[in-house]
Amino acid sequence: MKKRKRRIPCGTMDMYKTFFASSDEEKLAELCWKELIINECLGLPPDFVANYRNDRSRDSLLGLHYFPAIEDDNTGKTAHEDPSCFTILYQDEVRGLEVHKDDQWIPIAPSKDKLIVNIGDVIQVLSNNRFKSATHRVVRPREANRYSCTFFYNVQGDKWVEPLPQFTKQIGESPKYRGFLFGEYMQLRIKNMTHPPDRPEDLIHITHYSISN
Ligand SMILES: O=C(O)CCC(=O)C(=O)O
Ligand SMILES: [Fe+2]
Repeated sequence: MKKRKRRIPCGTMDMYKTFFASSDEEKLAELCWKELIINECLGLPPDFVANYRNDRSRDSLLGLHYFPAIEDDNTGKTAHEDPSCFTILYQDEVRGLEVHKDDQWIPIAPSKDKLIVNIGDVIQVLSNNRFKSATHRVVRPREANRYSCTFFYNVQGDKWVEPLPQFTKQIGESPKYRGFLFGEYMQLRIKNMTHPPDRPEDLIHITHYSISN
């Protein structure tokens, strides 16, 4: 059996530094959340996130990924949606990130000075499906080591997540999800990885909380 190269070369650190050098990670997330997502997309008051995440500001998760070049396998990450509010992502020049849209996988070109922001499941639920959690995957090009950083902007585990009145009652729409604790959903998603079900269709997605009208 071929031995897998697992050692992370020193160069990786440069990429992680690039990711963090630009700004304080929490400021970066706040900027996206307040200015970009709330003001421009969701159309909610500018202080919404401060109120929604009232008591804590650092419920985030950082992923540092290394996809080693393996001859017989170029799978990076299979298709999925992030359980977060949103995810800020940086991939190196090797590329590989793809987003699913209109029945097609669209490659996302890497750029040294650009970060990618993916909507996550929490926003999909809060907005009652107005904003779709990005379905994405990683297909690593053959013979290339790939590195990426992901910053998952979450809410605290005991936060109750359900469609907001702005996207339901106030516009005469019925909720498409029942409410749940964010921590409970995270546990189910982690269990997907630690105890994968025999059948892929039994993996837990946000649809676990869907209300069929
Ligand atoms: O490596 C990437 O570009 C994406 C990783 C990812 O989708 C994830 O960690 O959820
Ligand atoms: Fe992801």
